[in-house]
Amino acid sequence: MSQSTDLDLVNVTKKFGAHAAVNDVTFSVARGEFFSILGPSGCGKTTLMRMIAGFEHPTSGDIRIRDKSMIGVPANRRPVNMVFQSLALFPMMSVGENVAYGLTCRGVSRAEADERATRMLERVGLKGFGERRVTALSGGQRQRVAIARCLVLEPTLVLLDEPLGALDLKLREHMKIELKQLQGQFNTTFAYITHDQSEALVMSDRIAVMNQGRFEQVGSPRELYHNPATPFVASFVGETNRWQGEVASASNGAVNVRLSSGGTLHGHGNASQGATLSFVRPEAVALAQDASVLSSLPNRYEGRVSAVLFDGAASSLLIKTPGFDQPVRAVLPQAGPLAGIEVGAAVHLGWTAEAMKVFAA
Ligand SMILES: Nc1ncnc2c1ncn2[C@@H]1O[C@H](COP(=O)(O)OP(=O)(O)OP(=O)(O)O)[C@@H](O)[C@H]1O
Repeated sequence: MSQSTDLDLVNVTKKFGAHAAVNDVTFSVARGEFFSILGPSGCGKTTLMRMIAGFEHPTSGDIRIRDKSMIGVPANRRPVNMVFQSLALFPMMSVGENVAYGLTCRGVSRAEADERATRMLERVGLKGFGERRVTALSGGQRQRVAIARCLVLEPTLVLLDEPLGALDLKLREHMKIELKQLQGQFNTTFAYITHDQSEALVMSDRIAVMNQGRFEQVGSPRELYHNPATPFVASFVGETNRWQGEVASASNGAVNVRLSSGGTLHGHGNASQGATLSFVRPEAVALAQDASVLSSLPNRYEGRVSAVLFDGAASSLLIKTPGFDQPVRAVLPQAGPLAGIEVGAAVHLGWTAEAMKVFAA
């Protein structure tokens, strides 16, 4: 626990009966950091967040904010504010009243609360919206009101529980960028929970990947994406190919894998014997019309395109490849002769050993 952390959880466990919803979780969030907790439904994210906010109490462990234990401190005495998916704005109040409400509850005079609310609305790009009803705002504007209402109280820590979950896809994409920019501008510490890996990757300084009550890995988006520590992280963060197989031979981290469907693969990882899971990102799969282009790659195959999944810059190909029970997914080239490749076309494919992570299954 250093002076520059805003939040420290130390061996926090929460049991409901015999079930540990949160199981021995330890982490620190630095001042000004955007920290996300990413995991599938039911992994314990909300329970963790509710304990930080003070709505739920740990069975064991400590929660510290700016080095002060929060055990026994009621929710309304914690320097924490929460933004919920539902936003929980007051529909009968104007935008300005919504933002000023928390301040007047704390005994700030009406005039000062109004002035601070007005300034805060300007900072979140809602200048002149103070008199409007919240029901007369777009989804994105409501989102910003919820953030303004939270930030006006100058909390040490802002907790966000899937705040973009109710927005449509286009607006969610936009709000990701906007939230990240707001957080940077206010330099407030954000702890954000989501099951959406793209949200976490785009916005976070660091991400904790949570599974069945535990943290599997904590790292920057790049670390998690390029160096996943577990098969769960490799599968959950980003698109990936995944094949089951067995170690054929291994030495010094280099692993040769035999797939149950016959193919042989060369990768890197901690597996030394027995069953394996192998992962390769679609963008690491090199494609060529001519096999000689790929001759330097240890993993080289020939396959046939079984599907073109067109999605602009995120387009991909599924390539049915002898020896693999699942088609190989590769990024559709954006230019060159393969950009127009169609279903049924033959193609050569390959990847480096470094691009393939092999885990013991
Ligand atoms: N009050 C409770 N009593 C009993 N079990 C609970 C309670 N709250 C949560 N759980 C259980 O604890 C586990 C974690 O739940 P939690 O809501 O924290 O997950 P989550 O990751 O936030 O999921 P979601 O994304 O679906 O909200 C689940 O198995 C859930 O059923």
